Amino acid sequence: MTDWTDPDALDLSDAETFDSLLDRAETREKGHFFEFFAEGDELDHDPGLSLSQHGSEQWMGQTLNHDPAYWRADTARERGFEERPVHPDYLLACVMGITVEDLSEKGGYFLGRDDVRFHRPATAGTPLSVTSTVVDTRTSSSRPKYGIVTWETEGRDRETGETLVSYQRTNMIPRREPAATDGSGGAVGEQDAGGPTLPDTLLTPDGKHFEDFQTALERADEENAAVAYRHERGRTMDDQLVAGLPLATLNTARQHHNRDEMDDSPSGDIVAYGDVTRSVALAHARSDEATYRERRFANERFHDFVTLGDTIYGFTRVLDCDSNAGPERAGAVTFEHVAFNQDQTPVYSGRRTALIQRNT
Ligand SMILES: CC(C)(COP(=O)(O)OP(=O)(O)OC[C@H]1O[C@@H](n2cnc3c(N)ncnc32)[C@H](O)[C@@H]1OP(=O)(O)O)[C@@H](O)C(=O)NCCC(=O)NCCSC(=O)C[C@H](O)C(=O)O
Repeated sequence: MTDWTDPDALDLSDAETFDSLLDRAETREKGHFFEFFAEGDELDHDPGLSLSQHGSEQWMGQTLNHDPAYWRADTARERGFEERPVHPDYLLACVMGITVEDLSEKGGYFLGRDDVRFHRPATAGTPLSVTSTVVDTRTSSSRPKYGIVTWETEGRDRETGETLVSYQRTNMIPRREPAATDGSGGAVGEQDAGGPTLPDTLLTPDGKHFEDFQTALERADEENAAVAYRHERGRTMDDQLVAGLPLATLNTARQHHNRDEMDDSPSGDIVAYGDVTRSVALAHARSDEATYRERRFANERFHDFVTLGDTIYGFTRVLDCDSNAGPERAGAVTFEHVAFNQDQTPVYSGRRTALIQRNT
């Protein structure tokens, strides 16, 4: 007879006894269901992440972001940074990674993000302090097991209190109790409304500089064409990208590292972190431009799942050039970037405004 008061007595060789033990044990939960969130709630996220050079380089190397200003101190200085900064995609992923335990660890999916603003460059060694406010919660009319929550998040330098990056993000979050719906599927979200049909003629800029984008847009205007092109590189999603990079930013979302739990989810498998998919597609685009600074992102949407073995490619449309924004040596270009997989299925899209270096 097992003496259950003896701390050494757990009999793991008997599967039935252990099964029954697990059946009776309560699970100490992590993360929150949809019902936890109420509009106006403020959350302070506690994980103790500091930005690191190693983390930034690992992120950049794996996602093919090779802009030398984030790798070399002399190029960083030439480009007007006081010190070599960490890469903005890494900064954004770290700020969001810290929020996951409180906001989205329970599962569900990252649907989109708006109004991403980079307030100032951040350097390695900066400890982060991150807070979020719930700005909206609603029931999903098409998926009764989920609700849809939007948070506003701000990432700051913990020592100086200065804001580094801010954004609004929206996730599908599992409900503790499924909602009662009429099962009609509900209205299709705004992001699904069909976009413009592009003209037959698509132009590619001749080079990587601001003037190249500006000239291409002027030509497109005269010829009833659009400036839109593909990027050649692709990147296949491996373990390092799918599970390694999110975990390195303390992103505990089960979607990226718990195959067992994800087996019974809409994706049926672990999926790539949205910020990794996005960063790979942006790296493809940046490799075809002379980026000076990242400014902001809007209307970011994750359209479909990216799983292990999928390959991410990039497509870019140039929307606008503003010669007067930014310093003398750069102009602002607004792009629409699309990440798509090997079957040409779009998985991410977003509008990005970046300063692009001039030719002279
Ligand atoms: C998740 C999907 C399978 C859902 O697809 P589908 O069922 O076809 O529905 P919709 O895409 O129309 O969306 C469902 C409801 O959500 C609303 N929605 C969608 N996007 C937004 C948005 N940006 N803002 C607000 N609301 C949005 C729609 O209006 C629908 O509402 P309702 O009609 O009332 O139900 C599919 O979208 C999909 O596969 N997306 C990809 C998801 C993904 O892979 N994301 C990245 C990986 S997960 C991740 O990164 C987690 C991260 O670590 C984290 O913690 O957040």
